[in-house]
Amino acid sequence: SSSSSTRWKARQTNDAYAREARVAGLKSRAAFKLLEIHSKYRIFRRGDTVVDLGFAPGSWSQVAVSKTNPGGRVVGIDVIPAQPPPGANALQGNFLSMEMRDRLREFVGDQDQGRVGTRGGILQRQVNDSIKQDELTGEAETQEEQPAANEAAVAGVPAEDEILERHPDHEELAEQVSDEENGRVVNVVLSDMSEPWPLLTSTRIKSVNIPYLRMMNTSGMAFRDHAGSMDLCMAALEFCYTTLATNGHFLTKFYMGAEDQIFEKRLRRLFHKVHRIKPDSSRKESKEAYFLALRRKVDVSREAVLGD
Ligand SMILES: C[S@@+](CC[C@H](N)C(=O)[O-])C[C@H]1O[C@@H](n2cnc3c(N)ncnc32)[C@H](O)[C@@H]1O
Repeated sequence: SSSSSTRWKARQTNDAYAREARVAGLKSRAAFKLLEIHSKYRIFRRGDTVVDLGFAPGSWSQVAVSKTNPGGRVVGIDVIPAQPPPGANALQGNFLSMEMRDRLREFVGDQDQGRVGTRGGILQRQVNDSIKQDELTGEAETQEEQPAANEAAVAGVPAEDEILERHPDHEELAEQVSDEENGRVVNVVLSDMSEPWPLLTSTRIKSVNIPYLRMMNTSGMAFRDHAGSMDLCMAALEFCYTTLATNGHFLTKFYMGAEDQIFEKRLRRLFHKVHRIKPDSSRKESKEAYFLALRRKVDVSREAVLGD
């Protein structure tokens, strides 16, 4: 049928993205979604602090490192154990737990923690007492030995040479002070989190798993994906409310469904501009899309953004 041939073509396009990702030295084709979005909206600047929620296997972090260095820092979190790419740091845990979010807030709250390739090329990294060394799987140590690795974090991804150094004016300096005093130290929050599919790891009972997996790919599971994704989005928005600096940005994946407009309204209260994005590199047939929320406002109450 024509729809199956459309699907076939879409898959071919996606395969081309996968090939291109391998050629560019990126960990997965997911990177192209982010590169596409960045080339249009310029979400990263040098020196930015970026938090990458659900970072594994790490291609978004790779892009973030390449776009924010020198002087930037990238901190990822994932529920599965995964090594962050060079120049990035990682915590392992479930972001839905408030305790984990607090740990992450604490980590980014210390401006020197996890930062590599500062302007003088000096590494500054201190591990806070409350976060044990073994929970940080960051590659900062390797960076210290090989400072040149910063520039080459993502082979094939052009450096951000065209972006000029910024000189903040008085108003911006005042904003910066107020942001830092209030723990708003993150410039960009990324979330590519999606609900893990629980039975994927068990291959024991094939007769149960195969129909189950088939069902996962039908619209019958769309509600489950959507509801789970709204929970993840809300947790990410709560994190944005407490940690994003004035004019910071938030990019989040979501699965389309009944509640996404309510979530979009919350975003509109906290950010000046909100876009709904379906990147070319995302599978056409999926219900997956992204919200890009630009320029965080500060004079908004927590209740207005996160309340019922
Ligand atoms: C689509 S992948 C992310 C791909 C990544 N952006 C990249 O470019 O490599 C989604 C990730 O979100 C993680 N994840 C899902 N729910 C999570 C949660 N509650 N807390 C932390 N990580 C979560 C999954 O373990 C998975 O690794």
